[in-house]
Amino acid sequence: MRHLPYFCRGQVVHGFGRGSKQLGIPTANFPEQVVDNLPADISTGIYYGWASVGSGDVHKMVVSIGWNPYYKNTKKSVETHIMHTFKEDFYGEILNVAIVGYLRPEKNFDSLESLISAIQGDIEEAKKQLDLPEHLKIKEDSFFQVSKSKTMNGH
Ligand SMILES: Cc1cc2nc3c(=O)[nH]c(=O)nc-3n(C[C@H](O)[C@H](O)[C@H](O)COP(=O)(O)O)c2cc1C
Ligand SMILES: Nc1ncnc2c1ncn2[C@@H]1O[C@H](COP(=O)(O)OP(=O)(O)O)[C@@H](O)[C@H]1O
Ligand SMILES: [Mg+2]
Repeated sequence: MRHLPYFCRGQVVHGFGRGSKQLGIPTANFPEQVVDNLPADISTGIYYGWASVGSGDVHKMVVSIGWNPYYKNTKKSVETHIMHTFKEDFYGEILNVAIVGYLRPEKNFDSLESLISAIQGDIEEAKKQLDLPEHLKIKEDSFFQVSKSKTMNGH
């Protein structure tokens, strides 16, 4: 994909509260401006990459871009699940994201269980992919070191 890696940051906003409550997989949602500023040819789907909160450590992540067909959302969302256990929620903080690779298109599922196991499969696949040297090097990108008050691709 022409636009990868794609770097962006934005303040974490509230979604529908389904990620952690229904799925056991919290997703930090980006505000509308970040969603609207994605390059038009980044297709919807599930991606993997790196993420940090504020000036914190960089962790592996998976990100879902689209309309969540299982829930039939009418607004496009960009939601990041970080493979790290945080002590508390971080609504309102700046989430820094490097989208590195594509996994699959968004799908509908006939049960919540199948959605959850698909997401767990994505997480395992992302962990493996991100250990490749070409992906590991993006973790060290200066994007994650610069002042975290700066915004990119959406203010
Ligand atoms: C790795 C990953 C893959 C996902 N794949 C799908 C999918 O294929 N279809 C779908 O409807 N939603 C998918 N989702 C989105 C979940 O439905 C969504 O995160 C959940 O509805 C939480 O929404 P909320 O943040 O508004 O609470 C995925 C989320 C993640 C993190
Ligand atoms: N590992 C994590 N990855 C993403 N968000 C997390 C994580 N741990 C805690 N959170 C918190 O959980 C929130 C997302 O939970 P979620 O159920 O998806 O609610 P919402 O619908 O408001 O996005 C994030 O905004 C963040 O504050
Ligand atoms: Mg969420």
